[in-house]
Amino acid sequence: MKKRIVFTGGGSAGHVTVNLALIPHFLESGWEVAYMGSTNGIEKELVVGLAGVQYVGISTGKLRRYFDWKNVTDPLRVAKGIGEAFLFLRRWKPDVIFSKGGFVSVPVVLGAWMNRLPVVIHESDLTPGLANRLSVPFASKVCVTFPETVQHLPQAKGVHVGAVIRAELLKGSREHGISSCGFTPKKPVLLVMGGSLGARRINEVIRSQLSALLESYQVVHICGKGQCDDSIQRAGYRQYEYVKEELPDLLAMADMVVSRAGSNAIFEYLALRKPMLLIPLSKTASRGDQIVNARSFEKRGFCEVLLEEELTESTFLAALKKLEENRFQLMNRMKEDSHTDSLVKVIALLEQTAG
Ligand SMILES: CC(=O)N[C@H]1[C@@H](OP(=O)(O)OP(=O)(O)OC[C@H]2O[C@@H](n3ccc(=O)[nH]c3=O)[C@H](O)[C@@H]2O)O[C@H](CO)[C@@H](O)[C@@H]1O
Repeated sequence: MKKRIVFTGGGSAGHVTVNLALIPHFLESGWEVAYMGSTNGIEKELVVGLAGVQYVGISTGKLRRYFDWKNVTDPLRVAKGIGEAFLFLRRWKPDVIFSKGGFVSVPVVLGAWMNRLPVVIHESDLTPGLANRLSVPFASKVCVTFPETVQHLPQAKGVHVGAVIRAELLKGSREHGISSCGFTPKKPVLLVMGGSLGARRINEVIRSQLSALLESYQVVHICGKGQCDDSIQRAGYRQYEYVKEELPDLLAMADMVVSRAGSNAIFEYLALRKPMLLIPLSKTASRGDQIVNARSFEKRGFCEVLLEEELTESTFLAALKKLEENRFQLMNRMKEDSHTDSLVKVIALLEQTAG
């Protein structure tokens, strides 16, 4: 009988991207693969249509730390999700469940535990997110990206594997990127990525400083869903809402990156040795995980950091100038970061857990 694996995770691309890196191996090795996600989240958009992957949508809800009427209905949706996950897992009987976090993963992990099925978790951020913290007691192992994260976990559960990166991201072509954007190879390219959900404030600063930026750079701007401004049409400026197959080429042609500090994205820049200016999501808009990620990279000499609270047109231009001046130093330090075999480590752990 074929082995079976269930992937779960969603809510933002960061909770899907590691799964997307792992799925091809299991398909190629003849496993049956199912993905349990929400009925309408970004995970559905990214996974439905992948050949060989069965998508199972379940009901889900969010645990909020602020008042919202949905706080009344969401626990019911989560309870429904647990029931749906339990029934699917009981019927499908996977050998192992891999959970990447995000709220949709909690009902799946609980459904697995109720069926006594083994769960392996993956945490991308330096400090574990709430969904993963709730799931840890029900998991046999927790794979982590940052070595420091092990100390936030119960003893013997944390395994440092490093960043799991989609293989195709490392295979982009600078020439393709430049020609698809209508750019010239003679001028440096600045890639601006606002995180998978976009970053309104970064978008505003880029637009207000566009003329100054275009004097020195060509700019590729990934703005986030619904956040492109089609009224801006300038030579050397290209906007995207969100990119899929174009991303490897855009990364390959970027000389420098301005970005949020989502864990997956920053490890992708590190793997590609891209000098980066990180503008982490503020503590008021999040649990502050991106600030911790960015500070850890800054300590290792991989990036420049500008906090959102300090982000103005002038601090942005000053930080970009500093990045330009230090870019070769940053690149040299990034070169020293040993290439990890994270993908292989996670696959081995999953195969071993499946028995
Ligand atoms: C607002 C929010 O909750 N952000 C969190 C979310 O960020 P977010 O979803 O932005 O996650 P990451 O930056 O970690 O990963 C984004 C992934 O999407 C990909 N990508 C991005 C843009 C695009 O157009 N195309 C594309 O493929 C990137 O290459 C990367 O693989 O998850 C991260 C990992 O847990 C956290 O650190 C962030 O704090």
